[in-house]
Amino acid sequence: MARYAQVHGSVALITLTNPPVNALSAAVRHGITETVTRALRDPEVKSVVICGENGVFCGGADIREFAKPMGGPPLVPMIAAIEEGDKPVVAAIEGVALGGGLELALGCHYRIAHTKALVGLPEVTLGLLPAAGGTQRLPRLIGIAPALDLITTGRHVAAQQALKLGIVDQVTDQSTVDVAIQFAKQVVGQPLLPRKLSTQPTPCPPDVDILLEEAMTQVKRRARGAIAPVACVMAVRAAATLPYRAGMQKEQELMATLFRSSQAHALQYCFFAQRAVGRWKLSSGAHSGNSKPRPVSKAAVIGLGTMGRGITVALVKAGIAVVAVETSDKQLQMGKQIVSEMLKREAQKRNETPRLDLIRFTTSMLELKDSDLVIEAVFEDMPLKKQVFKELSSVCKADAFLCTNTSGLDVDELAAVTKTPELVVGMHFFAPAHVMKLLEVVCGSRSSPEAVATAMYLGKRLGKVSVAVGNCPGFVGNRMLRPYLEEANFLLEEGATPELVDGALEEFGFAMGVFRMSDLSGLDVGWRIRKESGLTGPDVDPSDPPRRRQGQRYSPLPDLVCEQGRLGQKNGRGWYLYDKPGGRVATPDPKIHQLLEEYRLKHGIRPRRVDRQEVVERCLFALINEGFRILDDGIAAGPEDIDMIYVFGYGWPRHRGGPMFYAGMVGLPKVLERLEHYWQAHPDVPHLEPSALLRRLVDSGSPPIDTWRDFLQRPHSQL
Ligand SMILES: CC(C)(COP(=O)(O)OP(=O)(O)OC[C@H]1O[C@@H](n2cnc3c(N)ncnc32)[C@H](O)[C@@H]1OP(=O)(O)O)[C@@H](O)C(=O)NCCC(=O)NCCSC(=O)C[C@@H](O)CCCCCCCCCCCCC(=O)O
Repeated sequence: MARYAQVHGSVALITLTNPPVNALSAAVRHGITETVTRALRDPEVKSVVICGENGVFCGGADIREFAKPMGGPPLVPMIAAIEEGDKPVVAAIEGVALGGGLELALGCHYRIAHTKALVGLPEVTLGLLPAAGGTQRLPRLIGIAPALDLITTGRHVAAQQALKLGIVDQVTDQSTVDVAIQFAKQVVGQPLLPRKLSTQPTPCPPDVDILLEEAMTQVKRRARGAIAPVACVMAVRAAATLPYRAGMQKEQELMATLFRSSQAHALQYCFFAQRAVGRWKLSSGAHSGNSKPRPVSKAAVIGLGTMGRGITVALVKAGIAVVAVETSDKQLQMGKQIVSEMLKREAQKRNETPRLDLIRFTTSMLELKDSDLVIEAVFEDMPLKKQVFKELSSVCKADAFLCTNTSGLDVDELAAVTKTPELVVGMHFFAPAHVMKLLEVVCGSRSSPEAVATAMYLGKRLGKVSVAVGNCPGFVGNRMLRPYLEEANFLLEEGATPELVDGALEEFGFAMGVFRMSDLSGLDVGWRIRKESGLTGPDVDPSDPPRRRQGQRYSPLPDLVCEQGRLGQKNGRGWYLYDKPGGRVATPDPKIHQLLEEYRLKHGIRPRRVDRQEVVERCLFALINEGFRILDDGIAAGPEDIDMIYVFGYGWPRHRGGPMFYAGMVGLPKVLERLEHYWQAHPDVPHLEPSALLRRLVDSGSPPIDTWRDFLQRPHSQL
């Protein structure tokens, strides 16, 4: 797992060999320990170069090992032995040096990086901290402030910036290993002590205490309950205030707490789940391994509303030419202006020139004739979408993929009006589409493997996490959102306030509670959908009692709020009052409290005290319960798919792993027991009835999440 060679007579070349990223598995650690000892002992060897096979230095500790009992040589003494040696050791960094990989390089006396290399300490994103000396050596090398930034954010740094920061000594666009070998020969005989970071003092500015306090306040605000960033600041504080040995002791203590925490498990689960969802599989047997995407060099977007504009920007940012279509000149000009501004802002952020030349704005559908893939993003209205799809089917080339950005309408119904239903697939983006990482790829019953593969691959090109889902109302994300929203409304009826519900959800870790989120999205969106489905407005069955619709409990509260002209953040009034129309500062509104009181009085509801635990359980367990139904219905392939949809599309706190992972952490018997309890109290709320899959899993002894797929009964899988 580490190859040894003697090159140029006196240089020992040690190559890590553990593809694809040369993670520091037990075998690699063993190999490094052995080869370094050999090099240090061999009198012919005057200096050492450490590099990684296949153009990758090292992706860090082997994350898969964290779930098992740890064996093999530990990293800390292994790195100390390199640093303490009396021969210069040079790290030749190609590809990445991340986490333990960078810590290994920091234990070397010199670092040479390729221009395209990336370095960083991303442990915090896995719920950990750099515990192989990274929190103690990096501040000694580059100072407290930049080290805090890198360690608490986990961000990757490009080679040139690493050079500026002082992380690497030289950047080259030649063969890094060759340059490192020459370098290693030149530095033989130079004093090594100043290059041994553990022996150096940490450069501290006079206001270091204030700096550390500010960093702590900032991470606590940003972290929303995540413990690793807080521990990272504490470890860097130790580098600033304690000698190296005591700092290392602190690093190890903090790591021990993090290592076994549920947050670390959740974040590491997310790391692998994010990669696993790319490996999609359909019930037909088609999967990512046997279905090739077709290249998309020219795309088209129909409709330049909020979604269409974001999608256009996302495509252009990925270097794809776009034909952007609107119905009228006025709409087109407005869309053009906004898209151009968005692209300029995006380009400015990256110091690039905006690629406006990639877009052709037009009102003529005839210009779509050579597009490889079209994304329809018109108003969420089935007759209108059908009309668009009919037209697309006649103007586009015969093999063009026809995609819809619907957030929940029937993809098969749209496919049915085209001549090529096998080329129709859903691409459900999330607003703002050029920013949000999630893409639900909706597989219709007739979508071909090639269409699914192309949409999934296009999502990847756009920098999205693409998740293949089945076709049902609301697909995965929005279908699960419905019980969540309904429970929040029921809690208001029963005695809660919007701020109490939101407070509980934000404390759980959501960036925004359900009512603030609804205000942000616009309350009229749901209102229109409810009107169209006969839940409110003139089509309501007059025999329905006021708080029942279609045989179930229904809360008309959101309709009443809209009827008062409160449409959310955009007009400055929704569930909250805002500083101005479009403003972001939300304050509780006494008028909403009054509305709630009058409503309860009118309907004879005696308000009761609702606590935060009930909010979390009712809203989240209802959502999770729907997740179990989705799994059994074959709308999502596995729990990881649901979890990634919620983490990347709905602000579920990543350190809680996603709703299905969270259910496993809480304990499935507990989730079942609470749902039973609430369902008994509210028998007219079907989404509280525990799902069959949840019961089966509990009956089977609550197996771990990675085996849930074995318990699915899917006679009618939609995937
Ligand atoms: C490296 C990447 C940037 C590459 O990206 P790319 O897009 O090219 O490829 P993929 O991301 O698709 O990856 C390909 C493939 O490789 C797998 N993989 C990647 N990295 C790792 C890894 N580090 N370990 C294992 N596997 C990895 C990936 O899963 C893919 O395979 P798959 O089958 O899933 O498709 C990118 O991959 C990336 O960003 N990787 C992660 C980089 C990272 O986060 N590194 C940090 C790792 S953590 C670390 O290094 C910790 C160290 O600080 C030191 C730790 C010391 C440990 C001591 C433990 C003591 C505990 C004491 C407490 C005991 C208490 C008690 O007693 O209980």
